[in-house]
Amino acid sequence: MTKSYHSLDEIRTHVTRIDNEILALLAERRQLSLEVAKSKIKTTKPVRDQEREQALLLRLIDEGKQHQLDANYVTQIFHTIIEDSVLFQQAYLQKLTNPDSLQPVVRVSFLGAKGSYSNLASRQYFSRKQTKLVEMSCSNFRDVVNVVETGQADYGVLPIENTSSGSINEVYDLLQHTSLSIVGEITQPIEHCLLTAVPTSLDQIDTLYSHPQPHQQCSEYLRTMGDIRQEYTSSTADAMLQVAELQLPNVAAIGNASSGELYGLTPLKTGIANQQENFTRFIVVARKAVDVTPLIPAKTTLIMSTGQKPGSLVECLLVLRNLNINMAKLESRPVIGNPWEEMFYVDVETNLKSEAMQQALEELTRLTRFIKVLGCYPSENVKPTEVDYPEE
Ligand SMILES: C=C(O[C@@H]1C=C(C(=O)O)C=C[C@H]1O)C(=O)O
Repeated sequence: MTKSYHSLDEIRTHVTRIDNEILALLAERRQLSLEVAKSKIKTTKPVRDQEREQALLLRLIDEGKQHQLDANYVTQIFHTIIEDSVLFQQAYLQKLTNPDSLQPVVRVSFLGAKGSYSNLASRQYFSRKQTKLVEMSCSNFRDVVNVVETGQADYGVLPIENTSSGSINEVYDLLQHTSLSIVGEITQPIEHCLLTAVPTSLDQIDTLYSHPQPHQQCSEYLRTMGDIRQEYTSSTADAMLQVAELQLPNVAAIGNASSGELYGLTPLKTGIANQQENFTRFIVVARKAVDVTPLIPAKTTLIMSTGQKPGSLVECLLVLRNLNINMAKLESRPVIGNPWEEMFYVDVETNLKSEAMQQALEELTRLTRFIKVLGCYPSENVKPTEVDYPEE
């Protein structure tokens, strides 16, 4: 039933009250999911229960209909709520499993200044970990790793692959030689825009500041802009900073709209990436490896070199298949100094401590010339549970 109101202010007061109630209820629901996590420890049930999610979503879609809320709207909202609940439980369980891994204040290193994609990913990753961040900007990936190795930072956040431009080779090469372990991952949507410092129009832009990665991810749109001078920068944040300093109508930067705001830039054109769905996966590295509780999905990353015997990689992959270990990614990189030799990076969706993985490692050690576990970490990709709801 709708009430009648007298003024816009009065209506907004009620909207504010409702919004506050929604937030309070979300916080209460989140707290309950902690209780759920505690009960799952006792019963050793996995955190994720997609059957329960299916039932819950179907019931809510039905309930939503009684209030004239359409099924898509209800599903979208609850996918977000469930994702938060799963990640919140995971973070809680990981804290119990690794009691001294997260201090109240952590120092995190990443590429680029304030507002870089790596900076946004760091904030997102630590947002559920209830810890305060001290941010350390670095001007290259080597330094991001170095400052963690030397103890100046506790964690480093590095992009490892992007859905349009593929693997980030420099980061893979750094992983070959570091003593650090991968302790986490986070996938971030990347929304590239053309950003400018002063009001202007597309036909006036003749110079573009950008890091090479986003440039590559927007190649199709940039081709339509014709002859443009490209200035490469060491990070996206640096591109935005330079354009902000220039204050010229003919220069633009490629960057994220919300980061652009930090530099006083506004989007001239949004959604310029080759792929509509543009995501970057970041890894989080630290000096000490972590354990992953068996109640949550884990990933393990290995590097190995197999020598040049024909079929030796296939033999290694068969070990994984025979043990029912799902491979999420396989990447190869040349070994510096040994021409034609390859180092393979393998991500598997299995906990390092599991029996299958321990057996796989035993067999792989026999088959390879070199093998190293780069880390085992929680998989933070909560794929939404799909529901088939009856059409009207
Ligand atoms: C809260 C739970 O854990 C997870 C989160 C759910 C939720 O937020 O509703 C539902 C099922 C689980 O995937 C639960 O099992 O009830």
